[in-house]
Amino acid sequence: MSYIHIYKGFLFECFVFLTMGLMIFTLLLVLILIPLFIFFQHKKYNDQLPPGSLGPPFIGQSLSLLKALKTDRIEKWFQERITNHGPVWKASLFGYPTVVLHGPTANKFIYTCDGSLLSNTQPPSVSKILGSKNIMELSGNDHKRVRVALVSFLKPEVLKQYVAKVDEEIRHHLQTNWHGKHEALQVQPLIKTLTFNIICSLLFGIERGPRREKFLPLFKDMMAGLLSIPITLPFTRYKRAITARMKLVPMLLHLLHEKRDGLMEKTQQGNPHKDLITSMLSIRNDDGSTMMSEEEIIDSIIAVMMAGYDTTSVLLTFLVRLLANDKSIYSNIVREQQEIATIKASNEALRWEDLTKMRYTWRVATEMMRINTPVPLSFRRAKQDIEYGGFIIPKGWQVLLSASMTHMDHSLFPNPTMFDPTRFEKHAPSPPPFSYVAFGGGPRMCPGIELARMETLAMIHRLVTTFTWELLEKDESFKRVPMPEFDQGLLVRVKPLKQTVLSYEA
Ligand code: HEM
Repeated sequence: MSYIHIYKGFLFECFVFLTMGLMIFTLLLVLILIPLFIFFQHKKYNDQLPPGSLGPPFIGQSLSLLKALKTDRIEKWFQERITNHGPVWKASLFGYPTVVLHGPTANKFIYTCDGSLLSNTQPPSVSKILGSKNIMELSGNDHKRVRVALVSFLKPEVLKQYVAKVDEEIRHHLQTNWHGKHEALQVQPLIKTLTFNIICSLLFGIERGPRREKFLPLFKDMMAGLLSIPITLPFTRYKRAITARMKLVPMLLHLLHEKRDGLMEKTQQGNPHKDLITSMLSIRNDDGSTMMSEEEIIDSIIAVMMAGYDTTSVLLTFLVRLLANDKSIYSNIVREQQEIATIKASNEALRWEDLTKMRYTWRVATEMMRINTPVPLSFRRAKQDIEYGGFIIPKGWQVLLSASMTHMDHSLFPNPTMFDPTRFEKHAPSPPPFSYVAFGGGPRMCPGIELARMETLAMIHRLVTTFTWELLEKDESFKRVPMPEFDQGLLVRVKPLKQTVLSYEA
């Protein structure tokens, strides 16, 4: 062994020693500083902080909340703390001291609060994947501007013209992936692919073919990264998500430039509502300049894909399970859908007017989202000290509401664990505003409701008029990670009712 090698070995050991020393020093500093910080905060706010404990430094109650999410016991987790502390309490979650609020009044406060009091800032790890200019990250006038552009495409008057297109995607999907399959089907991954395809076709104008195939694995990697521990080491899920974003952005930019060129060529006769990207490119300021920058468009369409992909597929997967388990709801839905099917030709596409007749089916979906809320938690950040309910929420703290906890409050929804779609009948007594918050509320309320409704109703229509199905595992369980994932993807066996219904004009 040469002196050079010994010298290198010595340098390496010094490096390891110094690095470890630095890590231990940082850990000690954190362990000392955090309790000191908490002590001074309590002193500063003269014990006006809400009751509850921040728990061990850094970790706080994050692990126990994650465990409750995983085992689908989130309402119990919140209920225990509400019983101990009341509707306003503090905890430490995901690295931040947090004030948790419960009830419709609190929901209204959080959802409608002025952006100068509460911001929607996401953790830096999330905005690195979604992009810093995505709609969920923006506030004030920037948020309003991007939201106007988004809603101008997602409003019913525009979506109406796309019902047949969504229906065609669904029929193609069922024909290719469900029809004539004798083996067990995994419903959840199939429906995820379907919702991805619908969003690609409708919002990005990317039709079936190799281009769409290239997008899917990149989006999947990004989605998985959003829900992972943000460590940027090779082979971590988070690193894969960042790499996927780096590959996806140039592809989306290319798509955006194609659409911009297409728009310039056909300025006069082009349809500005052809797809979301074209719609965003078409919105102009008074001086003729585009209202949104390229970066805002790219980041927003990535965020829209993420927001619309898992949520609708979770709802549809739970509906497939419900219809296999509850014969009475199943036959009511079949009756409603058959009435619509019988007055249409066998290969005729669904229209907006057909969807408006599916009232019972939508009440079932609404009740499903009350019991299995796709977005169970909403976080905000205090931009200044806020007084709420006799307590102080200090600047910089997180504020959390749980929609699923509100949905399980028996004072708002009597007998809350019972699945009862009649709660949403026209003449049923309605709970106070901000009690049903599956789609949020206020200026950040989900702009995708109409699209989610359209996808859900059209898919249920095609499913119950084409197949019957049975669950292969009656009690297949699921984990929330944080979106619900069935252990085996919800295994079913399907039988076609008749052959002709899925045919469509290609
Ligand atoms: C069953 C389906 C869906 C559910 C339950 C759902 C639920 C929600 C909720 C609760 C929020 C508000 C979160 C908060 O305030 O913290 C939200 C926001 C959002 N959703 Fe949905 N969503 C669904 C489908 C969709 C679809 C299909 C799209 C896309 C077209 C979409 C796009 C968005 C966007 C862009 C936001 C952010 C809005 C903003 O910050 O202004 N969602 N969604």
